[in-house]
Amino acid sequence: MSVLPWPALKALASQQGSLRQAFADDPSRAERFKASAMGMTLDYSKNLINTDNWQALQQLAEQSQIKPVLNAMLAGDKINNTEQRSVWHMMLRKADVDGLKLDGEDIGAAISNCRSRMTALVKQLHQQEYLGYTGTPITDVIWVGIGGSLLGPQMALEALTPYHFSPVKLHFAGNIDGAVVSDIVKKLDPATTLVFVASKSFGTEETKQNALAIRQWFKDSGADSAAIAQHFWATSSNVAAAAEFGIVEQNILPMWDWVGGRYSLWSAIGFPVALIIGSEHFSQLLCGAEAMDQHFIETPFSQNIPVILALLGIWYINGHDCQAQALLPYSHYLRLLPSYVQQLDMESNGKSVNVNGHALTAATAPVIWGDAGTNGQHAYHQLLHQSRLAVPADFILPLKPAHVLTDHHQRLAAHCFAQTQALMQGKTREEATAECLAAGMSAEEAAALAPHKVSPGNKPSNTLLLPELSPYYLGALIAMYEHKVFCQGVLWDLNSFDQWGVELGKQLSGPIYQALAGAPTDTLDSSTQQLIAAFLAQK
Ligand SMILES: O=P(O)(O)OC[C@H]1O[C@](O)(CO)[C@@H](O)[C@@H]1O
Repeated sequence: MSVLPWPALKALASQQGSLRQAFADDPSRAERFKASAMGMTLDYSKNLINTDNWQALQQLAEQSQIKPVLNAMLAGDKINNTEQRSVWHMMLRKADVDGLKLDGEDIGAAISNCRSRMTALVKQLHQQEYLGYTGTPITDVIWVGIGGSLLGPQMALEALTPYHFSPVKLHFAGNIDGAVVSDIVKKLDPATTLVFVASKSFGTEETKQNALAIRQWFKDSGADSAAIAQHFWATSSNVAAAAEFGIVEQNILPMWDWVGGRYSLWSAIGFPVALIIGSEHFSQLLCGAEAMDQHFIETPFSQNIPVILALLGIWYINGHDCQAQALLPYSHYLRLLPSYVQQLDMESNGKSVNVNGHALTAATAPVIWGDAGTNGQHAYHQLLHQSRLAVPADFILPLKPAHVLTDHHQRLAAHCFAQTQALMQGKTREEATAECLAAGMSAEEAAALAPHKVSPGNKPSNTLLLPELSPYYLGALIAMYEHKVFCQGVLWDLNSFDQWGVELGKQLSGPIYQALAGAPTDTLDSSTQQLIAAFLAQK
């Protein structure tokens, strides 16, 4: 049961003073509200907190179920209660999996075996020893998947661009928009293309449709079923469905029901990452995530980065009614991180009933959005600075650049820090007026312009500094957000590991698909009928 007294949290939030004043009054504020782990630093001093309310929030965490539920998760209890599943994605990044057992099954051996098979396949492809049906080496891999079966490798590969070295090229096919597959196959030759169908359920329409289209492309080029079997791989927990599709068993890498799609980057879903940056670097990604797991499991809550982030999120969502959360990586390579965390956070905690199915009275997951800095500064930061909305923001900066343009990096960092400073301190009417007068305006002109230049300040932000954007720190960063989401799910008393809400749209699309092929529409609402009629009219 949730221990959070929501009205008390709101009452506490309403007593908040000015952040600018808090910094002026306390020179040690930055030091007091700082946490570090593995060389990463979280400066959370520019948040709407003071000693008293932060202590109250800490107490909430201490009295919450975070520890017991974490222990239950680690013990393999079926904390995903609506699907009766354990939640063991953390085991996938353990360096030492020897003896790991779940429900009597040797999970350690299964994980090791999967890792060895991934490494062997990566090696074969790198050394151009994997030959296609005409005897020529594979040059391209198409990764077919969607949601958790695609976002992780796609984001990680963007993030780790400087580590790319594979001779094999990779192409992601996710969206059911036919443009995606059409554009990919246009550039490729089936004889040198390997296809990976990544679907935990092997029942996702988008993935099946794209895989079928690619299989047809093979057939059209003259490939027979033996040739197709040689070119198709899968990663799935539904081996029967993958086999029925025509994928031979030795080409199926396992997925387990104890890994949720959005937590699966650490499994064979990470294969594209291993392929493009190499198995060693993929291991480093796992290593960084495992180090963050240790930090999360062992560190007292007052210094525990995921717990701190979770509490701040709760503070804004439930105390201050802020439903949005910006994620602003000051790193071009991390530009897909907001989309990745969108699924992680919003699919996990976007719920309105608790673990027992009772209605929740408090708002839950934030609406996550964002993009790479500094691009956003020339787009939506105006709203962050001056609108009436308060949008807490996470600023993320890798300290060491992955390029030699050091002056660029210094300017990027300056903008990152300046944004957090501007959000925090704002600009007063007096400062704005003085600025106008200093620019040579008359008193009258200054009085007219000054109100437009005022920024209220008091807008909260976190700044997370990574030593560098390496596989290790990327792993740690992703695991950090996973654990933040976990803690918030526990604090809201909901199941972060199911996603029943996405089912309704899937169910309804079946009959509509039939209607778009001419089936009667009279049982549908008038808006949907009208949309279908418009579609049929252009056919
Ligand atoms: O790997 P699968 O089973 O194809 O599922 C893909 C995605 O679809 C969802 O079930 C719902 O959109 C996600 O949770 C999941 O990551």
